[in-house]
Amino acid sequence: MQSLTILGGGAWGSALANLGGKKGDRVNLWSRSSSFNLESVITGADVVVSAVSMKGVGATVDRLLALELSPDTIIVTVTKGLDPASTRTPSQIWQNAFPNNSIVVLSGPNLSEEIQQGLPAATVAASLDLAAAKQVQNIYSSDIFRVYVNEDPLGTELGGTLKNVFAIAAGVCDGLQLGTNAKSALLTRALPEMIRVGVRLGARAETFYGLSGLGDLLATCNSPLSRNYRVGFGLAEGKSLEQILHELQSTAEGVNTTNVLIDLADRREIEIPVSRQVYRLLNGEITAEQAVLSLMERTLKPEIL
Ligand SMILES: NC(=O)c1ccc[n+]([C@@H]2O[C@H](COP(=O)([O-])OP(=O)(O)OC[C@H]3O[C@@H](n4cnc5c(N)ncnc54)[C@H](O)[C@@H]3O)[C@@H](O)[C@H]2O)c1
Ligand SMILES: O=P(O)(O)OC[C@H](O)CO
Repeated sequence: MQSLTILGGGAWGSALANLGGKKGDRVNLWSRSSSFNLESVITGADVVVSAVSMKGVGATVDRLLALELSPDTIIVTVTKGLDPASTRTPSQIWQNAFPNNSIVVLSGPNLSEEIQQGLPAATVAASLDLAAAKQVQNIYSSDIFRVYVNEDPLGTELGGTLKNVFAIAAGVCDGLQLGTNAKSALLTRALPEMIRVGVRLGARAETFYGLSGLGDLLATCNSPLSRNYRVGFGLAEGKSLEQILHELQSTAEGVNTTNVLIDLADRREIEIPVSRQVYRLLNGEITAEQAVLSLMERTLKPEIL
């Protein structure tokens, strides 16, 4: 029996606590509002899963740094975001803070509401330490959750993070009722845009064709269960971003990710036409209709994949 501690009691942290208990492992779910202290569930934990939103990663890392985390404890990160100050991914932040611990990224097409209903899903546990990824694979695999492993944590993490930007665009596409052809074109062009960014940041291109890239892109861009999709849909309906986020009462990481991505792409001169229109829309520079027109009227070019 292993001891598993989940940090963050939101939608995904709660689902991961349920999934983690399926094999009889001891599971502790800790959140800021927990009555017990963090130290009591960190001491002796085999695996600590960080399931906080991007804005909570820094504070969570600091909390753990103040405790004596064993170097044998595997840290799993499931956050799909980018740090606005450093543009770093959550796994990079965790690895920097805990250089002696194995860091595993768990990411895939995993809408928490479906998983809480017991519907089948698959995901990826990725780490530079393959043994640690396999340990997480064994803990989480069940008859409703199939876990694959790979050795590209950055690519796995960036797939889950970048697809949120395109989920906003997909919500716009459906909200404006642009049709199946347009949606197909959008998702197909999104993938090379994700790969372009990922490869420049050091990820492997092929990782983006897997569950954590294309898989999560398809799930999130086609489901009203996705909060990022709902942001785009609401914008197409003419709602303000403030109103949409107020109604969501939950995390839509794509908003922050879009802003950080633009900053990163500007500095590194990466071409990200779809993300740029999402950025302009989110920041009130253009309407949803103008965003579509800007993409349709771009300079004609070969189809570069
Ligand atoms: N919900 C899903 O379907 C899903 C699936 C896969 C990955 N994710 C990712 O997991 C992360 C969490 O998503 P969620 O759906 O659980 O969001 P949520 O809004 O339901 O919960 C966010 C959690 O983060 C915690 N948090 C925020 N700031 C904190 C801080 N300063 N200190 C401690 N805790 C803090 C909150 O208390 C809450 O428990 C996001 O990055 C999301 O992209 C979500
Ligand atoms: O609700 P979203 O848009 O944060 O999407 C949840 C997951 O990332 C889907 O894999």
